Amino acid sequence: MPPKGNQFRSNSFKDESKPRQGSVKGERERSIKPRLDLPSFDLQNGRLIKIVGLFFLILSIFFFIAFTAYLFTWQEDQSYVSHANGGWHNLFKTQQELIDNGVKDPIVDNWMGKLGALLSDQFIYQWFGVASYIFVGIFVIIGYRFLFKVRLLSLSKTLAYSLFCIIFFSVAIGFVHGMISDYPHFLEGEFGYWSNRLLDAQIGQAGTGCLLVFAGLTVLIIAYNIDFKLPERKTKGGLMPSAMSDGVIPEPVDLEDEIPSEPFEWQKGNRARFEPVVDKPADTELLQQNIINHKPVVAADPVEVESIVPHTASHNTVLQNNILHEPIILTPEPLINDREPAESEDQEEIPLTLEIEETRPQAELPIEQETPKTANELVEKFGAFDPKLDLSGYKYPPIDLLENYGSNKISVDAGELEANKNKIVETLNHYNIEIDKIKATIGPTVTLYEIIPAPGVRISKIKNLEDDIALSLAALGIRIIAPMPGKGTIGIEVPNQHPEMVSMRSVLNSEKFQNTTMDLPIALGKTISNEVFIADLAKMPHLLVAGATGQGKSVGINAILVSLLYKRHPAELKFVLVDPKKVELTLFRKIERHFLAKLPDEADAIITDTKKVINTLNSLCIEMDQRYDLLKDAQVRNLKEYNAKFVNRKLNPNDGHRFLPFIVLIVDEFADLMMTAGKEVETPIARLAQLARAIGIHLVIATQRPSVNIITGTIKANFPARLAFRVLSKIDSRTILDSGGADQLIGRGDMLLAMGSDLIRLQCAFVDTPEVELVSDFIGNQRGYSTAMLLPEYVGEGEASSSAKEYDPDDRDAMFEDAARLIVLHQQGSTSLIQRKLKLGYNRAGRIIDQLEAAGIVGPFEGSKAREVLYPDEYSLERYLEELQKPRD
Ligand SMILES: Nc1ncnc2c1ncn2[C@@H]1O[C@H](COP(=O)(O)OP(=O)(O)OP(=O)(O)O)[C@@H](O)[C@H]1O
Repeated sequence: MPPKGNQFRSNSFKDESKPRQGSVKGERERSIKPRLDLPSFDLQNGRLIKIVGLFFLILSIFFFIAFTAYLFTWQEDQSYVSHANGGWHNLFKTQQELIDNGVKDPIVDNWMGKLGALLSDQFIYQWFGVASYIFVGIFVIIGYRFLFKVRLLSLSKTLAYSLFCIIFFSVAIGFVHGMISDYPHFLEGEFGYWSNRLLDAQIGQAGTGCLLVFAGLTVLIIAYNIDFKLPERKTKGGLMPSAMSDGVIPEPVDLEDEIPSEPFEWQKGNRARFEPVVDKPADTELLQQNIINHKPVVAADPVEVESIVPHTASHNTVLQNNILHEPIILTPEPLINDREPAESEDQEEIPLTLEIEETRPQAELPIEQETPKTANELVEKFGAFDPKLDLSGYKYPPIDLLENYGSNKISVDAGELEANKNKIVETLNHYNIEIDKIKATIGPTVTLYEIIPAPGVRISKIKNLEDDIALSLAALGIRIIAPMPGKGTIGIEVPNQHPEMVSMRSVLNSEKFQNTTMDLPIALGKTISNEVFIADLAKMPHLLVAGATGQGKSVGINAILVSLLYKRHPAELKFVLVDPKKVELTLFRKIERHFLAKLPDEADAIITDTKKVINTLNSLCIEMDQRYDLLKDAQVRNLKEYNAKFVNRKLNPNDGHRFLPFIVLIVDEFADLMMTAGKEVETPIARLAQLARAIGIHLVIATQRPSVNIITGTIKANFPARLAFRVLSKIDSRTILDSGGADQLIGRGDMLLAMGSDLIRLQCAFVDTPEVELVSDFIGNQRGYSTAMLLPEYVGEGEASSSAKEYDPDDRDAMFEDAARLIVLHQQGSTSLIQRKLKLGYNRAGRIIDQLEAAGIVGPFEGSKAREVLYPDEYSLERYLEELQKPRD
């Protein structure tokens, strides 16, 4: 984490991280008077760096011209630059002096004069030959970086590779040139020439050639990990590059710097005036000037911070580290595609068995030993199971698909800040409320003023002044938090006159998001102190989103979806999208074959029809029950443990075990569903919300109308995490958050997140529709699965009764009797039981259970519960089966 700090604060107020120095009072008084400074040579504030940058750029131009001129004029300049005639000593000698010293024809034709001629001779002839041009490139990169603060290439890598290239090319050119000439030449320089001479004497010419090839290829391997696969040997499906196990995006990206804004304070000074708490005279002066000039003060400018605040040395190191985020290189690992285990085993075993049976039957023992039995042996033999192998070439969307809105800096007018502070203090004074200290933290949309009231002031008194303060500040959306939980202060949130947009790009590109280890990280936006806020949906474990129309709800849902798409592989995550409004989530249709789940036989993966929503929700309940069965079977408690066991090949896919991806159900307009389907929707949602957390099904439910008949007690009780955008009334705010506040938000993505007892104000990250479209296009255009993930089939009540056909002995499945015995033995009428124990597909097991129902062995379908078994023991069942077999009259 970069140390907190921002320019506004460091320019103006106290830096808490440092001890106060000297007499603050004296400095403060001095700072009150605006000073007319004469221009001074101030090399701080990044000026020196800019000058150094400019110097390097000019130097690169100088070198380039001098080097190029040298290629044409080296012969003419020879007598001037030659060592024998003085070399560098000639730089400050006049032509006459040189002639007097016996130098013949001491003219200089180089376009960059004497210095150009001497430098070129030094670099090109005496040192590295034409490879010296690489120095020009190095100077450009350094200069560009310092001057424009744009990183063309990583500095340390550039230097390392450049030095290698200079030496390598000088020696390599010398090697080639040495074959036709026996004198040093400016092509390779004296370094290249003499190195070859030396190597030639030690390892011979062929040895030098081998050494050069080795050095060149070694660097190529280090830099690009080039592969030396023979073209005709194709890798099998199983031998794919291993995907990242922790879900880290394997794209090298430049991380954005996240600079949280820090509070700055005013303290009660002389004559009861509130003065900024400062510790440096320069800070105070700057503040005063800013205030007088009403200059906008930039709160989070990484560049300015660099040069002003001494402690930012470490800060910049952190940023630099971020920037130098190394690309992660995927190396091929011999992982076997789990879809083809039989094939790979066959390939190894069949020829061996044949050989043994015919010639050495007694050799069976070693063969048996070779057959992997335990999970460890399987893992040793095939490697851990990798669910991502099916789409091993899948590329995570790059960050460039997203736009950068705004400047990512917070600019608040110092005048606005001071005026707001004064108005707050005045209003409180007006009601005889004394305060000791006031502190401001600037966020993207609001500034939080924290006040410490004088001892004895009743908090409720301040709380009641909400409207009065709003009136005095003439602003909407003032929120008073009294007291601030865990802080011992009272917070007053005042909207900024110029709110800053938080772009999704800046949030996803932050170090926090890139390095997160959360299972389902959702980047919601930035907090009031300008810190990136990321929550783990897997821990929430469900999220209720509410907000009046047009306040940023859809953008919020898109932000959730996009953050998950940037962090998870299609094998690890599936979405079930419910969009009764029919237009909000259509953009995600393109990722159907990668990230969506749907009912079998359903044409569209995005569900817009209420009836289908009910079926899907019940189907998710069935999936939940099946997952619980699998977990029980595997003797684990949650999805993570289950998947870990499966990946380590401790669970047999033939017993119905499979890798379980997270499923996130997103309902964009819940009110609409509740209006049309009521209990039919509420019951499965409540069931899922109660039980689904352990098996990786998470719900995000959004509504425009946060009224009590939509967000019922049952729903509310099961959604501990709630996100409120601006709502229209306090009652709505209470319904969603159990407290007021959402009615005082300012809209446009301003939101409150309630998690347990915490209430956090956030500015939602903004992601526009074209960006979402680009992201889904990028994913959709890649190779996907053959279809969306299929959820278990669900037959609705009406459909079930209509399908309660007559029992037809001729149409009976071959496994009918086995299934009947199994069900009676377990006294559990469940399709998944038949599926697992008899190793049947879901559809066939479903058909059998329908036949068992028709034959009167199990009862009718009961939603997500198992059917009733109508025969109490095997004896009665056998008798009944015999009856059934008797030919009918
Ligand atoms: N995080 C944000 N930052 C800046 N502006 C935003 C943000 N979120 C929303 N807005 C602005 O508010 C407008 C409405 O947002 P959005 O469509 O998400 O509202 P909504 O609550 O979903 O409305 P509806 O319920 O009618 O669909 C957007 O077009 C955008 O201009």
